[in-house]
Amino acid sequence: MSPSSKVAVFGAGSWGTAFSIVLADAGNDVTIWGRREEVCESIRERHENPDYLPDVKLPEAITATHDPERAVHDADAIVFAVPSQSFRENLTEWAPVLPEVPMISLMKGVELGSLKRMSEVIAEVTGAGDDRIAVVSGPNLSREIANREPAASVVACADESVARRIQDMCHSTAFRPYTSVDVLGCELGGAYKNVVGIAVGMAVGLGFGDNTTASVITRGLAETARLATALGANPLTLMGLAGLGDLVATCSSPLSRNRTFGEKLGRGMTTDDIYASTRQVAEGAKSCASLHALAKHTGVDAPIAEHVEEVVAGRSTAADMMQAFIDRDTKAETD
Ligand SMILES: NC(=O)C1=CN([C@@H]2O[C@H](COP(=O)(O)OP(=O)(O)OC[C@H]3O[C@@H](n4cnc5c(N)ncnc54)[C@H](OP(=O)(O)O)[C@@H]3O)[C@@H](O)[C@H]2O)C=CC1
Ligand SMILES: O=C(CO)COP(=O)(O)O
Repeated sequence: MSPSSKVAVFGAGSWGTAFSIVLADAGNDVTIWGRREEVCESIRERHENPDYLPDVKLPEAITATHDPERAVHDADAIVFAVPSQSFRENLTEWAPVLPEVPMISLMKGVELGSLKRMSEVIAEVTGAGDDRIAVVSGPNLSREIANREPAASVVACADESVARRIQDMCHSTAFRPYTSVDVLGCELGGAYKNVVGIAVGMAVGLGFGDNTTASVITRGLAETARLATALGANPLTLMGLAGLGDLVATCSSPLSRNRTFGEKLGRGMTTDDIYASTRQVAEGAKSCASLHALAKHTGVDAPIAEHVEEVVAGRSTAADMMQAFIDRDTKAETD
């Protein structure tokens, strides 16, 4: 893809819109598909998306439509940025009009029930080969990206030449993408950091300081790497931008919806109250259960995913979770 491609972005939320800015800054024409016509009209007519990125002026090269067929007209690549748990249903609707071009997932979740990663859902629903399915994942909080603050990320595709073409497509003055062929490692890094972000948020909500959060972050990385490598990921991916990088951004930033979700749990709010307080997705609140199930299925110990699931489900409290982490049987750090 030359840096003047036409790209369809499905999802007019925070990340779909911010990544569209990256694509436009890199010289592409972007058409966003949004599920609400009023959001599309605002993007198209006023170049703004006040529900998700207030005070950000969108480039002229971005337009929007509610019609999936118009969104993909002449598209050289398709990007998906909607919540993971409803993605299969969305994609099933869109599939009949999608052209045979590379499809890029920006989503960071694992499907409940099937325990599939989003690239696997794309493969199942569209029948596309792995040379047409890519992911972009890294420390990319949407508000900072929309402000053009410098950041790096990873474009992963089993076919390295396709990853390189997508890399060219999204390399802007503020956004630096690296390539990888480790789709699984990037996706699990992205999904798991949300769960660890919730655990860290709970520690913050309980009033604990940096020793506690650093301990949870580090054990979170160990847990992520344990599962991902058992499933075939390159361990170095977890040390990179889509692993450690994204984990640090999410767990340190008050902008993170997952960390905020955990903070509210730590302060004693219930999951239902938290859902009622925001329209934005905190993927870890669902993926804690799917990642815990995936770990169990793989025979991997996953205490953070397990305890976060318990607290989110209301069967335990944030304080009980922190105590349970300390009380676990002692062991060697690298076990
Ligand atoms: N925000 C970020 O910083 C980053 C997010 N991501 C990942 O990107 C994905 C999308 O997140 P993000 O954009 O932040 O989410 P937001 O909550 O900001 O936006 C979600 C978007 O999806 C739409 N949507 C919600 N439910 C459905 C549905 N059932 N069917 C179709 N569309 C729906 C929303 O539409 P409506 O407005 O009508 O509700 C909205 O346009 C997630 O997997 C997230 O983990 C990855 C990197 C960074
Ligand atoms: O994935 C993200 C940053 O890379 C966004 O994190 P949150 O979904 O927790 O806001």
